Amino acid sequence: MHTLQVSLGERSYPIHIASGLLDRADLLAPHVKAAQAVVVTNETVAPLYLQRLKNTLEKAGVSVIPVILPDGERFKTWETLNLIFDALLGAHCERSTPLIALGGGVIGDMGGFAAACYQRGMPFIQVPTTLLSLVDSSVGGKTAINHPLGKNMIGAFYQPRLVLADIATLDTLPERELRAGLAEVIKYGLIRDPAFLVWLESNLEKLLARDRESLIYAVHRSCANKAEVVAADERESGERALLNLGHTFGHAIETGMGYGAWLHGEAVAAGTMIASELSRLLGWLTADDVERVRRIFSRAGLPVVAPGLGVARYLELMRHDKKVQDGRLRLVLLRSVGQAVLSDVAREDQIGEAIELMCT
Ligand SMILES: NC(=O)c1ccc[n+]([C@@H]2O[C@H](COP(=O)([O-])OP(=O)(O)OC[C@H]3O[C@@H](n4cnc5c(N)ncnc54)[C@H](O)[C@@H]3O)[C@@H](O)[C@H]2O)c1
Ligand SMILES: O=C(O)C(=O)C[C@@H](O)[C@H](O)[C@H](O)COP(=O)(O)O
Ligand SMILES: [Zn+2]
Repeated sequence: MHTLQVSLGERSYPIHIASGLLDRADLLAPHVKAAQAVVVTNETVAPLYLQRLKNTLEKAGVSVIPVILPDGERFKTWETLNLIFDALLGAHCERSTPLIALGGGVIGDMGGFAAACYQRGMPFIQVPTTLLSLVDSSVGGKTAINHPLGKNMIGAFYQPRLVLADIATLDTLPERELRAGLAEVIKYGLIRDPAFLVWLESNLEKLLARDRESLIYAVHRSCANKAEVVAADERESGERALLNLGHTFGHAIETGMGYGAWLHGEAVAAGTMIASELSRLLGWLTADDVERVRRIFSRAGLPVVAPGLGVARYLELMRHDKKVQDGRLRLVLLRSVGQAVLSDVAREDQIGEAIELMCT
């Protein structure tokens, strides 16, 4: 087993990474100091992994209150959040009752937001089961729901007490979801870890074939990158914004196309292509660099062309981005492949040109 630490003073927490962790009562028990725990999951994940987690918790003397939500990005809403609150109140959960999110990023983001809000904060544990949630969303404490006008618009920073990353859950993950998770893995290489990008270029086929050791390495290195960034800038006043590469365009795609039409990772891949093209227009990347970015996403089976929403619509959606400051767009761009920057230097006509060049 590999263990990383997210260093945030008294709110520091471990990320355990290995196969078979769902059965490890010894790892869960120290963080579940209560007679009951809530497990928030969804209709797809529950039949696969809820019973196993329940058995493990029961072994540790903890009884489980399951909350099973409808599955999908389109349910990352106020209405679904309220279903969690209804269940917590219905079961007389206390402030000290731990809430465990078992599932992908949608469950983690909503479970975490519910944990942050219920009685102003209950202990929260992440048990991610998609590649995307293993490498990104379970770490760092961003929790949120969507609004019809923008992604993750209502939320809170709320750190988990533990991340239990059981790689074996990837055995049942659909192919398209595995590929979507790779978008965030590739992101770490592009923004701050060029050696990891080179490793990914050599090992992508092994990851797609779900080679266990390669997956563990990719999850570990991704989480190590994220943990370092989050420890340095928990609330995104600087460096953390770099984790948003491709997201200003990507979130516009997700909102503009209707939540769920494009997977988050797919939208991030296409959004990163626009950001790369814009970086080229600014003279920072060469055409060969952009081709290198295109090639890795394309080999991962991710979209490298964005949907043609029209430049005006992209810009309208992008104005809701959380990095907007004094009404000005700030975008994560690439100074070079492996080094991202947050910048407001791009003019609107250049942004529009990059969108047009990268859209269908
Ligand atoms: N908080 C953060 O830092 C952060 C980071 C990245 C993404 N996100 C958010 O995460 C969400 C995307 O997460 P995601 O890609 O995990 O999508 P998801 O949560 O929708 O899960 C993808 C699909 O896989 C299913 N699934 C989950 N685990 C499975 C398993 N082991 N076997 C079979 N099926 C399984 C789910 O039911 C769902 O249908 C987006 O809402 C995005 O905004 C948040
Ligand atoms: O953890 C972060 O910080 C990220 O930006 C990670 C992103 O991959 C993730 O999609 C995040 O939810 C986006 O955050 P937002 O603040 O743009 O909603
Ligand atoms: Zn993301």
